[in-house]
Amino acid sequence: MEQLSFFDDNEGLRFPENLLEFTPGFIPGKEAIALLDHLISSTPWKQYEVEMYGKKVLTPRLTTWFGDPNSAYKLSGKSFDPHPWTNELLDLKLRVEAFAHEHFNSVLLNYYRDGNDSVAWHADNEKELGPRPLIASVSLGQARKFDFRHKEDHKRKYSLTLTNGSLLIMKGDLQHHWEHRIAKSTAPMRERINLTFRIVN
Ligand SMILES: O=C(O)CCC(=O)C(=O)O
Ligand SMILES: [Fe+2]
Repeated sequence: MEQLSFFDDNEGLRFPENLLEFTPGFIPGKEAIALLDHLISSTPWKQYEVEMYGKKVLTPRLTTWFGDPNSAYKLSGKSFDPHPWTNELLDLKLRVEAFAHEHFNSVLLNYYRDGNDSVAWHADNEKELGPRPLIASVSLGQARKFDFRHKEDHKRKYSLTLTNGSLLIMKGDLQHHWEHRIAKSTAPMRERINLTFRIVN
């Protein structure tokens, strides 16, 4: 397994290696696609509504939580009760835990159906995740560009491509100083699922 602990963008900016750890091929390609297909068809997907500038809009992707019964997640005053772990997700959780040397009590699944699906700039800094959360992100299917920008200086940008079967660990002060997104794409894009393993208190 090739492991990269720092990255260079086009301008030679080095992303701090104590914040990100990227492992392409964490799950072998064929297995990752089989898991993608399984999750697409067997997951109780939901499209949530969020309020933006006083208007209710549907999030441009499908989402589900799985986790321990005590890991309910609160977002904008709403509480999301997780679905109980399935065998496939428990198996993946164990593999990620062994690699990350961390235990997780929940996983958020995002399903990007095509290039119109996206996630807007944000940091995963809800207080339930703790001050310096370690988040382990597994990507299945279509490779998508993952962008970072520094919160105080939006010109400081960095991108990496989250490939099929890759694992990205986000840690340290990353969520304090950087935001991330998956932008929409005008190029044709196939299905992608991202799973972020988290500790929710
Ligand atoms: O899809 C991804 O790779 C990232 C998803 C994400 O940032 C999130 O769910 O907080
Ligand atoms: Fe995020």
